[in-house]
Amino acid sequence: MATVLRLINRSKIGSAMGQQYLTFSSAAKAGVKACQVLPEKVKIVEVGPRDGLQNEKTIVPTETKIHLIDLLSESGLPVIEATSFVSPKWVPQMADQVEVMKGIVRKPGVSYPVLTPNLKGFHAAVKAGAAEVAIFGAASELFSKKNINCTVEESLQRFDEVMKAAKEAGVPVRGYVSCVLGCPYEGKVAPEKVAHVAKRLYAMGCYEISLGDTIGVGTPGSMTQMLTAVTKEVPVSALAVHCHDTYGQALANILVALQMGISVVDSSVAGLGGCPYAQGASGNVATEDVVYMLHGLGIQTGVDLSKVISAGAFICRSLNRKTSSKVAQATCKL
Ligand SMILES: CC(C)(COP(=O)([O-])OP(=O)([O-])OC[C@H]1O[C@@H](n2cnc3c(N)ncnc32)[C@H](O)[C@@H]1OP(=O)([O-])[O-])[C@@H](O)C(=O)NCCC(=O)NCCSC(=O)C[C@@](C)(O)CC(=O)[O-]
Repeated sequence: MATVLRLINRSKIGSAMGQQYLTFSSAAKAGVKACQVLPEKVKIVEVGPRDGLQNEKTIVPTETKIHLIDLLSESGLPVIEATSFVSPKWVPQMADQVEVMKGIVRKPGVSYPVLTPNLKGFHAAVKAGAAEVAIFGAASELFSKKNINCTVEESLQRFDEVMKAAKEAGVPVRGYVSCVLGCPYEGKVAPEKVAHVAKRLYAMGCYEISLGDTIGVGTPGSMTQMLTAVTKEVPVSALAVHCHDTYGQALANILVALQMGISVVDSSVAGLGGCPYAQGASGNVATEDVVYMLHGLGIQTGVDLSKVISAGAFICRSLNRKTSSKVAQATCKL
């Protein structure tokens, strides 16, 4: 614990030594353009229990998933994506979604959204007590086929049905766009295609659109191009980034997104994860690493880094796995 605190304090030295990280309000006073500033606060959407675990070959015991979520709930994370209501034939690891939703201790103020690809999933999720759901589309036709067995257009029609049911039930819906910086089957993906799908999801009523670099091939250059296209169609305040770290570019890509005004970042404890329908994709950017970077920039998250590191240590022990978080690795060595 002491080591963690030392690390955090060391990260604050940047500002103490006179390095200035501008936040939006201080920049506005100084008349600096938005692209040169950083948000004051960032909302972290923890996707470890869902995106992180869905790709595990061995079925993780339900109690382990529940304990992980409960530990994360205690860390100050505002959103923890808990599970997904998808077909167990497609993703066997998520087959215990009802037990997970019933077993977790819901901390007031924390949101526990779940993935719902269609109306069947939506109704099952609501019955299990989900108060928020996410629909997930793609900017690539082939990925859409492999992942949810329909074209992009067909998926948008299905999502429209989910949206209507969600509106009636008063359930907020988040939207994902996968393959925003590259597809495992099609290669390059045009920023305009990403902007089109994001715009459709937003127009349907999604309160937030998470832009997924599913296979982690993006760079700050391609992230800038993609976000330039998407922010012409969707307000930046409604966008999130979801970066996998396959090529080690995730933190750099997130920094670029922050500089472009995005203030919602998805991440996964211990860097767990991958998509079962995107071979070779490594885990999401580690929550520990994102929190460390954000705090080092003077950006508030409300997250207790040491508690996320503990949750990461728990799940890594359970999976008999080394953490992918650089921050957790460094902390353990010190
Ligand atoms: C969408 C389907 C269901 C279509 O799959 P399908 O086979 O076309 O569906 P279907 O309607 O023909 O139904 C086939 C069977 O599935 C059942 N079924 C149908 N729907 C459901 C449901 N909701 N829950 C439970 N069961 C369901 C249905 O009842 C039927 O059962 P059977 O009669 O054969 O016994 C399937 O393709 C699927 O479940 N795909 C999910 C794949 C997935 O979860 N991928 C990972 C998440 S996406 C991701 O990780 C990316 C992201 C979000 O993190 C962002 C990023 O990184 O880019």
